[in-house]
Amino acid sequence: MFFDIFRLGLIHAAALISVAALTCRDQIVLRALLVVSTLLYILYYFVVPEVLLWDAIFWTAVNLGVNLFMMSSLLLARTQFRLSEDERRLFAAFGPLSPGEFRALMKIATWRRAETTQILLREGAPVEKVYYVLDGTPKVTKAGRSFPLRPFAFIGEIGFLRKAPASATVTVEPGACYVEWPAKALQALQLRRPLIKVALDGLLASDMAAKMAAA
Ligand SMILES: Nc1ncnc2c1ncn2[C@@H]1O[C@@H]2COP(=O)(O)O[C@H]2[C@H]1O
Repeated sequence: MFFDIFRLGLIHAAALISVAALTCRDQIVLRALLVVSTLLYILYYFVVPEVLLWDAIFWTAVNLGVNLFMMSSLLLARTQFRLSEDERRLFAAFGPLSPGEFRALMKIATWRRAETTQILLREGAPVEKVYYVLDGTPKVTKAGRSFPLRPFAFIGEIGFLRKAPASATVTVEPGACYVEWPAKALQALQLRRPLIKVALDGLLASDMAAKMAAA
């Protein structure tokens, strides 16, 4: 009797768990629930039908394998997150980005420490790179007027967002630490990873708001 109820309940439990999984936002929880549901389906295929449904068992097992693989790479991405001191400061400044998104941004970034005065952008020239200055005081020169900027600021974000030439010339002094991204690679990454675009748009917007507030 109990075994019969258990057998008949299996498919409903499996289906309910997979429906519950679809309501989860967290990928790990969602996938973990799908693993449980898939295991229940496999158990169902073994204990309920009179004839073993090998095709169904095979594809459910494939489903389980792919899900387990994706889950372990997600877990790896969340746990194996070793950062240098400078990367840690940048990650803290890029609050809304997940570790995986931050790593994707770092893959196309180059870290620089200025040894001489560096011109990052020239007024009126195309914005081919976007910068984020961590240490040092960038100097902005616009229509003959110069003013310093606080560190922890993007440089070139206006031209990048508007696809327009640089609105000012920006230099950094020796010792400045900054990160640079080729604008084209950044655009391509945003196309591939829409969530990175959303997070980056938010970062650029709050950076511009901070600059306006300080002006
Ligand atoms: N008034 C301003 N205040 C702060 N930063 C500025 C100002 N004008 C220009 N910049 C920065 O200088 C950069 C020049 O290139 P962009 O116009 O792409 O982006 C600009 C900003 O990053």
